[in-house]
Amino acid sequence: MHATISPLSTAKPPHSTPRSRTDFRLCGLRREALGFCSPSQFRNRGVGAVSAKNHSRRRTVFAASASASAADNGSRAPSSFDYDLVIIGAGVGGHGAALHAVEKGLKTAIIEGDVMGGTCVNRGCVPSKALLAVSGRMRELQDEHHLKALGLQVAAAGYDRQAVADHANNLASKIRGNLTNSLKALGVDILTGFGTIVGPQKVKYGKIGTSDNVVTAKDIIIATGSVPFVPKGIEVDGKTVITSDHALKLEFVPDWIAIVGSGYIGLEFSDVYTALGSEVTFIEAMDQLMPGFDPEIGKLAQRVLINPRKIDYHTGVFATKITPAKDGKPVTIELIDAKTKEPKDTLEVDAALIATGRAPFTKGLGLENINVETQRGFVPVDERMRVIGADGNLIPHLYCIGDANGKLMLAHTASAQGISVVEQLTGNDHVLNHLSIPAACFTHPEISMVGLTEPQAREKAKQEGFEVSIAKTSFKANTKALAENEGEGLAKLIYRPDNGEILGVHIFGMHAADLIHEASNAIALGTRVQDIKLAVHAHPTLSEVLDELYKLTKINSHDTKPASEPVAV
Ligand SMILES: Cc1cc2nc3c(=O)[nH]c(=O)nc-3n(C[C@H](O)[C@H](O)[C@H](O)COP(=O)(O)OP(=O)(O)OC[C@H]3O[C@@H](n4cnc5c(N)ncnc54)[C@H](O)[C@@H]3O)c2cc1C
Ligand SMILES: NC(=O)c1ccc[n+]([C@@H]2O[C@H](COP(=O)([O-])OP(=O)(O)OC[C@H]3O[C@@H](n4cnc5c(N)ncnc54)[C@H](O)[C@@H]3O)[C@@H](O)[C@H]2O)c1
Repeated sequence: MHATISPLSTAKPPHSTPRSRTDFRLCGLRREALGFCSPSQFRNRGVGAVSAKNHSRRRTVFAASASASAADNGSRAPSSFDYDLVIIGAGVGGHGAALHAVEKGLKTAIIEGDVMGGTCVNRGCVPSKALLAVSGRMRELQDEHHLKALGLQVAAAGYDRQAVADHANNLASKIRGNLTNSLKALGVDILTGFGTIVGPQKVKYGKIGTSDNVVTAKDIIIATGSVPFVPKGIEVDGKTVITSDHALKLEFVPDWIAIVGSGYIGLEFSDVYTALGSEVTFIEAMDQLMPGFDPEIGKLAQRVLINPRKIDYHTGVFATKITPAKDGKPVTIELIDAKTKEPKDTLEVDAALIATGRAPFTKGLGLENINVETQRGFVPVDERMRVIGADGNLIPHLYCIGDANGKLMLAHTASAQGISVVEQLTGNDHVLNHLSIPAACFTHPEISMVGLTEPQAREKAKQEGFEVSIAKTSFKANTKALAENEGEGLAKLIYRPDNGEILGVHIFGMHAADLIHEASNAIALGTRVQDIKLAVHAHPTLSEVLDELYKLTKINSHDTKPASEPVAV
């Protein structure tokens, strides 16, 4: 699942300049004292409201010598700056970086070209989890066997589609408001418009093609995120052939929907649609469903999340052509064999959801102005998120975080990368250990993971010459899970028997998304199984699943190595 892994490194960044925090704190205080950043001022102007006029006024206070202008061709680096940090993109990555930056005393602005909050808040994590909250409850209410086992009787469950859609939309609005207010309250300047890098440490922002607002910054973070990736030949009309952007609005619940791709989005939406009454057909290019997950967990997940539900599937096929429904004709999907490329089948369905990954949103960013070539649209970065130029050298003062760098497309990764960059900017060399970042798929039950899958661990072991051991436990051995009548689950720990290093943990079962953090923190802190197996877990709790896992591990008796030093997280 973790596609690209950054190696740990401890070398100093060439251009990280330790700063005096006091200077910046003073700067922040002065800004507030002058009344430029009061949240109410922003509120009056709405989201993103720093006008060019107001902005230039501030520039005279803080950076009298800043000389960037639209007339400047942008090639010269400025000698003083409007901001310590300018972030392009106010998604969760940009937001996390901005909050940490002001906390560290950096004068910070964030540029947003669309709605605040980006994908996660408006078209991703937040509304999808609202829909999944509904599907979880629908499943419980519809599961007669489960209810009977608990001694419950409930009349037939139903739902109001519009009310469900409103729940998702209202939650997104609420979180968007919270996110925006948190930036304003802390004094982050929100600059509205599309941001383009016009030269070293210079960004232009405003309406595309017409903007003439230029700001200078000592450091710039690109946090422009991603959009749905739609393969060639697929025509999205937003009604019957849709991406997650459309599906989250829940404008209709089709009787039969094909879902192209069985990754996170495909799986989560299959959970939602089947709970609301749709039949689902998966179309997956790889030979098995859920190819990104640990195979053993994927197999069990298929037994629980796919086989008993109204879901069928075609694996090892590409959807090469999808035509929306029109004039009473259904959506048609042409499938070819993924290996031989021979035509395989044609499906006719009511709707199709395209869930084939995400493409970076880096067009128009002006990367060519600073000698950066993207790789399939992704901004190349090193392990410190420093942008790598076309000549292989680092571009000074330029960073890229989140989906736009493609390292690990998750909300908390974007935010953690942003925090890591700010740490570097404020004098603390910091490298994020991507192998310690957990991921979760919020199906019912949930799937979660951290670190390597078993095949990845075995491959690494072969290359580096160590043994791999596995510990496994079932949720059926857990009292709390049985009390909830939710014994269907498996937890798996992959570790080194020579030194106790945790290589990966995978959980399928009730609340797996919450349970994974004990393991991810252990990896982040370099805790070995021999240390953590002595930790105490409350009884009866689901966390005893992990306790059981740790206790099942066996460290080679000849091993005398001490537990390692904690690593940077
Ligand atoms: C359906 C769905 C469900 C998901 N669920 C989860 C989940 O449960 N957990 C999880 O961890 N992740 C989830 N994700 C992934 C998560 O949403 C992304 O990893 C995360 O949003 C990436 O954050 P980001 O800040 O890098 O980019 P984004 O959130 O995409 O934000 C980028 C922002 O930059 C703005 N922008 C772009 N270019 C410019 C420019 N030139 N100038 C100005 N502004 C610009 C955009 O308008 C946008 O607001 C989900 C994604 C989807 C699609
Ligand atoms: N709970 C979460 O954390 C969560 C939820 C949703 C999305 N996300 C993030 O959003 C990103 C996008 O999710 P996603 O599910 O779209 O991507 P994904 O990469 O997880 O899965 C895409 C799937 O589509 C298949 N595929 C690709 N092209 C195909 C084709 N032409 N025909 C058939 N199958 C094809 C791939 O083999 C893969 O299994 C992910 O990187 C994920 O990190 C996270």
